Amino acid sequence: MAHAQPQIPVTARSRGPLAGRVRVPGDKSISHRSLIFGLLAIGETVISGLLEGEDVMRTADAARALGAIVHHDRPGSWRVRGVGVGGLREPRGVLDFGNAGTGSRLMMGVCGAHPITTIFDGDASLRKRPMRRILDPLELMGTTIVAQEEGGRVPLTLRGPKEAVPITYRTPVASAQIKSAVLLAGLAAPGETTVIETEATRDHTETMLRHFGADVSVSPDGAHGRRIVLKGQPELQAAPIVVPADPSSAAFPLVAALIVPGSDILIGSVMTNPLRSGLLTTLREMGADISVESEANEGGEAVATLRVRAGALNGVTVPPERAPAMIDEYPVLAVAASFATGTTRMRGLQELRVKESDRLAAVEAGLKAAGVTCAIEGDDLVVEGRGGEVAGGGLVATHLDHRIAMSFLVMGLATRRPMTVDDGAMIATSFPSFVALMNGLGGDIA
Ligand SMILES: O=C(O)C1=C[C@@H](OP(=O)(O)O)[C@@H](O)[C@H](O)C1
Ligand SMILES: C=C(OP(=O)(O)O)C(=O)O
Repeated sequence: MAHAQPQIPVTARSRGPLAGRVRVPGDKSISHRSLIFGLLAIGETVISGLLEGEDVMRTADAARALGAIVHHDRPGSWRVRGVGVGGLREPRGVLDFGNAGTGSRLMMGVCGAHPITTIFDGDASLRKRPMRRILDPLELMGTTIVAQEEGGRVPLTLRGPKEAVPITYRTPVASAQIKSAVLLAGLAAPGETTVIETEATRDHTETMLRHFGADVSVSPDGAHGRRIVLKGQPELQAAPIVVPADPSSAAFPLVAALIVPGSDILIGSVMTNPLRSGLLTTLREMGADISVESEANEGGEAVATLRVRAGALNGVTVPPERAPAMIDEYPVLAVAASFATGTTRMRGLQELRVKESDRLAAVEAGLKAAGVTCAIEGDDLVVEGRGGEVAGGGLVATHLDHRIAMSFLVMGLATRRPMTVDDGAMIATSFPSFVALMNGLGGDIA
């Protein structure tokens, strides 16, 4: 729930090239889903490599409140004894999701389709984020919205129907969270639940539904879209999960190594699912020196160890249809673009306005504080690259947004003057070891 926490300013300074080998923590999207599927399965789901960030810990708390037995054995190693689809217990208190959009929205799908009453809340950032996009399909499936803040915000209370109604739903915006909420609700409904998306978004829910024994079919729909059909009321069976390293976290050391002159680093076993790899595609188009050292498969996902070396970057235009494959990486791409030669235009970024902060506005303000010329034109972000020489020296407002904090700290490792972010506390939501990992490579963040 919304508490006013003291702010923790953090400063990054340049201190020479980055070197060494790192592995970033487990993927946040898969970590949330591991706990949710563990809750919905019969038997014990053993998870290794779980991201122990605050967002994911809120999902673990919610799974417990809904009846799962959740054990933490060793760092990254967790066990979840589930209740099965249909077996959720009504929680006694409020489900507090803190800063987490994914955890709250996916759990709304789960809870809204079960005959229980649940109250969802979160921090000051989550309280601003739109939940109508989840409530609309849930209402079609029979959920009653008992209470909500104006505009469909948390805190809100859901009452699930005796039996959810299967629907065919076309998502109004490209969002894996909407798709996943509808599919998770569809587990409790008889018959087929269908989601149609115009742009393919990350497919972890579909992959994990199959891994736990559900019947899911996926077919192309239009030029970039997909149609996903789920057979409802399966008996999900516990299944082991290995969580691969998070490409959205890997983005920070990756961009840092590109912009700090002389850097040469290795980032181990990063998930390379094509629906998450838009940043790699874009950076390579900019001329980035990123090579694949080795490839493997972890928990059913392709992973690769990346070697990243500093070098000149050129401005590019990023097409709007690439946005779902790199939606969380635009803030740090904007940092890379600041060091490039020429203009980078990132098109179709309207969804960035409804993340943990208005990321379009936060990035624009941060870049300007660092002496970079940039503009928001409609839904596009346009950055005038400074060809390697960025002044820095600014104070950046992070607005409870981990990715804004980490992006501008990465920038400060390469600017002439240090960069300070007003609050580093939110970094722990997705990447608790960020400062230690970056300093281990030779960074100076404190
Ligand atoms: O499904 C997921 O795990 C996520 C989907 C994306 O959100 P949207 O579905 O709102 O685009 C992304 O920004 C978020 O960090 C994680
Ligand atoms: C948008 C993000 O997360 P969420 O929607 O889960 O808060 C993110 O991690 O960048």
